[in-house]
Amino acid sequence: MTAAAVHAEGVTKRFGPTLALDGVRLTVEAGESHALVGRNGAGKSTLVSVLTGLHRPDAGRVTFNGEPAPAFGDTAAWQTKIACVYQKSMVVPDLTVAENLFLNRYSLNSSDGGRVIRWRALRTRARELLAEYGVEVDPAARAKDLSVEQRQFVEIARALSFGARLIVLDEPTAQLDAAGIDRLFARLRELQAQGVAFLFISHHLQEVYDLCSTVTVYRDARHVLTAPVAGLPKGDLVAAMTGETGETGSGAARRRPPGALTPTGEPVLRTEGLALHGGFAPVDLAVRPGEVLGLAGATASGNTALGEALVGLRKPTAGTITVRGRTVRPGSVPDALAAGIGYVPEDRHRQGLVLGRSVAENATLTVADQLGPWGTVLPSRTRRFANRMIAALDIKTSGPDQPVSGLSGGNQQKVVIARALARDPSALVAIRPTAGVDVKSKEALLGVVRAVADGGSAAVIVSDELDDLRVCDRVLAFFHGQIIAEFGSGWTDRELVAAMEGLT
Ligand SMILES: Nc1ncnc2c1ncn2[C@@H]1O[C@H](COP(=O)(O)OP(=O)(O)OP(=O)(O)O)[C@@H](O)[C@H]1O
Repeated sequence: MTAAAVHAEGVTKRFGPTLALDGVRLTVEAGESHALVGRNGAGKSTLVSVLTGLHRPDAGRVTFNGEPAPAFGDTAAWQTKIACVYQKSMVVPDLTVAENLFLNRYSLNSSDGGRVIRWRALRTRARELLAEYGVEVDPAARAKDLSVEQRQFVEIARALSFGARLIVLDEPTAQLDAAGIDRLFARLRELQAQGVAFLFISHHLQEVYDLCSTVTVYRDARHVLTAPVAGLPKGDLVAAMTGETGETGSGAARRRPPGALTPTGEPVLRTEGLALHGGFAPVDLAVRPGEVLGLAGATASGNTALGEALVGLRKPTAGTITVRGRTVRPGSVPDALAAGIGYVPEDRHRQGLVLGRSVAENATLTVADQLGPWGTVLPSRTRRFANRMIAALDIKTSGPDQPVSGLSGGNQQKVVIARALARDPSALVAIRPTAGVDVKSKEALLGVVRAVADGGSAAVIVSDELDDLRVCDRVLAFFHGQIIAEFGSGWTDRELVAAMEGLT
């Protein structure tokens, strides 16, 4: 028997008062595709940090191929064991693919011991390396010009070139469309056949079933289950994650029966002839009080561009937007906010949060004017508001004063949503709001969007996730900048997916 690619046992890690890992274990066999799942804050990322040598555990033992893990701080040695392809790409955007591949390794390619970089040789080596792992990318291209998919392949090739035979994939499909996911999985299976092992972290349980042979579940910092994926009912997997038994998927987020409630009344949010050159063709939208409208579409279909135009992030080339009859200045985020549009961005890292600030401060960033007289902010009021949001959205935190940087990814996303809700928006626009959020929280967040609409506001969800779209009363499907289909409630997954792929 060959030794496990990685074996960890008794791993404990504390951050101040938070016990992030409590004596957990994990074994990934050589050439295995192993999923690690759990709710937001369960400890997955912390374990990855321990396995990749970024965090020193307080207790526990890690071995790679039966040998003890390298000494803490010996980065070069860790790189030969394991690599993590993060959601946020680690490649340097302004460098070429070749430079990124050999970052900090230039001396390998120089003729005189490391002082002169031989660019041509570097590019040739890069081309060979990419070809070896079947990655079709031009080594001379700038990293920033690559697609998400290409960047991930470059990172995987880089990791393998260090000798690592274990790769951690942290939500690798988050920004890929269906075809991209298929290509990624196909490559991963090929690499697996060559003996490369994968630790796959995802909140998309279907992907776990599609790709992995074994799954490990952590809950509240503890190991609760390791089992073969085949034959494990999805309900049991979710039960292990949540610690609850019984049916999931019920509750506020579920689709309403057809005709249960037809929103009536004057539209809250309206667009007339709204268009963005190169983004989307003219659209007339009318979202009524109580209505959740879905804008479905694959990457670059125009649905995200429209969502961003609604919130002022993009300046439309034609048309108007009104909220309760008030015209919104095109391309102005402050004016959209003032008009009553609440915005939940797709990418919390770029647009969402001030990481060094507390949960309370982040949750109230847009309502500072309501927290005290004359522009002052009263800490007690800020904390009260934050506490309400922490309870309502089930944010896992040690308290309102905890810096957001210490929250797990999914819990950070909840803070972003709290902030959008803080102003009691007339119209809420959420772009892929549940990316990185666990199954249970997903339901809660979508329930919150539903509740905002039920309170008399309008809501728009921009997404390609069927779970997000199921909450909607009406869904418009985009393809190449055009609306190609409209669905009331009662659509089937197959119909909507076909529409998003341009098949009508
Ligand atoms: N640097 C840190 N400082 C303080 N607390 C932290 C830090 N990193 C993680 N934690 C805490 O440790 C716990 C586990 O977090 P971790 O990021 O490992 O969860 P996760 O399972 O990866 O969640 P998600 O699915 O949301 O990414 C959380 O309660 C989190 O708030």
